[in-house]
Amino acid sequence: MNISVVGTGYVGLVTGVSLAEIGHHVICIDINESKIEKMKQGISPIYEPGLDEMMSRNIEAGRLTFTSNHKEGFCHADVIYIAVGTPEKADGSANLEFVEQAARDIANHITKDIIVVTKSTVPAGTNDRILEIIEKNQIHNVKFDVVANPEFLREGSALKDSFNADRIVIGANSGYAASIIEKINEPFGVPIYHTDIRSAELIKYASNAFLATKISFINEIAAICERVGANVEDVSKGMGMDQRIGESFLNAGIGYGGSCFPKDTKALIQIAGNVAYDFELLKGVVNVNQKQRTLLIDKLNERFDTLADKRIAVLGLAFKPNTDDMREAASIIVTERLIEQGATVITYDPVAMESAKDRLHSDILYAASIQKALTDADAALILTEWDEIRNVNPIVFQSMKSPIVFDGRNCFSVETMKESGVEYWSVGR
Ligand SMILES: NC(=O)C1=CN([C@@H]2O[C@H](COP(=O)(O)OP(=O)(O)OC[C@H]3O[C@@H](n4cnc5c(N)ncnc54)[C@H](O)[C@@H]3O)[C@@H](O)[C@H]2O)C=CC1
Ligand SMILES: O=C(O)[C@H]1O[C@H](OP(=O)(O)OP(=O)(O)OC[C@H]2O[C@@H](n3ccc(=O)[nH]c3=O)[C@H](O)[C@@H]2O)[C@H](O)[C@@H](O)[C@@H]1O
Repeated sequence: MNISVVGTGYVGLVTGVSLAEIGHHVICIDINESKIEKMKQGISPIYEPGLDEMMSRNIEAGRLTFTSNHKEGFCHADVIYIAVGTPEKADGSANLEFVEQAARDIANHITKDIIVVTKSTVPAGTNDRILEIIEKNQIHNVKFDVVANPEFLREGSALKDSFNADRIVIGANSGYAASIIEKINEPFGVPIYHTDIRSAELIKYASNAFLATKISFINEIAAICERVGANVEDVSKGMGMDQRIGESFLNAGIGYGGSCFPKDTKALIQIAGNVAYDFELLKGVVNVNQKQRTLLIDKLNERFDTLADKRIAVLGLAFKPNTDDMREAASIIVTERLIEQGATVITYDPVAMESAKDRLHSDILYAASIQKALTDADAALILTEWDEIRNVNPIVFQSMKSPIVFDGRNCFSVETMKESGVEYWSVGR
């Protein structure tokens, strides 16, 4: 099958590469020319384990190409995937301008019958809007179908997730289009769930909102644990053993970040609001997460009279491990607060320091290693649970002015830190 993928962010690139890997001919299109030039050389613009190798293999096999020219990108396509961004607008709703532009680009260039597949996360009704835009703007009189095929991959394990997904959701109002998209996806060997377009659109938001709800729920339980002398890790383990609850997404910490949970929860509140429904539960989830982001700052302020003369080491900048993605990372607000309070901030992250430089305050210092960040620091904050940070020998904290650690990801056992002479503050323990 000849497939074109519009947009080469996380989702577009991983979709394109994995469809090529299972044998399709894929051309990825992006308006960002410098990105396209990099990808043509087999260099992924994002840090994602295994992606460079899979990209290069498929480029060499002639199954994967890149272009910034929509006409060239669409000329052989049987199916076009839309994977452009749907960022947050000021009011929290999803900004659909890139999706709508992609639909116009398709309308301007298609010359034969086509199926348009929407991978981007879009509010219910958007695929109908895509259909309307293409119908209104198409130059050649061809037939086309629209299919909603939301993406559930996680950054940092995107390829693993694509090849071992729990399900592929195909939302279509035409049996023919649904069967073609099912056939394309068959080699993944993943269960396929068929539904109508609007239900598929909502499955994506509901899934992200539910996972975010689990996180805010356990974070509130963690706050109670701290006050009643319980251990949130034991509580979540004991809860998760009940298969109806499940053990995943019950890790307490400094809340969820990243490119999707924050924007998708707010977008779903707006989607509900647009049909006169007040999604009270989800508003609570968002508010709890907002507070959780600065939990370590609150703990620091309780421990120290002032941060004005303090040197604070921040370990981990990315919103989660195994990615250099800084979108909605807790480190942004945490370092901002530290700088506001006059602290000297020295940071370390195994891969995200380059991407962090564009997002963080210019006064922030970057260290070449955990050891260098900790040297002479008054306190250390752990914001991302990279293996390199988790696996550090706690003896390393002895190089600090005073070994005081505030761990937003519960990387260490309380006992180990005690035995190592570290003053250790974690979440819910
Ligand atoms: N990042 C993630 O892990 C996941 C994202 N999603 C959803 O997938 C969608 C894409 O997200 P990301 O990959 O993070 O997006 P992104 O914002 O990182 O990348 C989008 C890309 O599309 C390109 N683009 C924009 N308009 C274009 C056009 N008309 N023609 C060609 N290229 C165009 C941009 O230059 C950019 O490179 C969003 O709706 C997101 O919610 C879903 C699951 C996971
Ligand atoms: O729509 C999306 O973009 C994607 O959003 C998330 O994936 P991702 O944002 O890559 O990362 P997650 O592993 O879900 O983590 C999100 C945030 O929640 C936090 N988290 C996660 C799990 C947990 O138990 N506790 C917790 O605080 C992480 O630290 C991170 O900041 C979903 O897991 C994917 O299924 C979805 O496709």
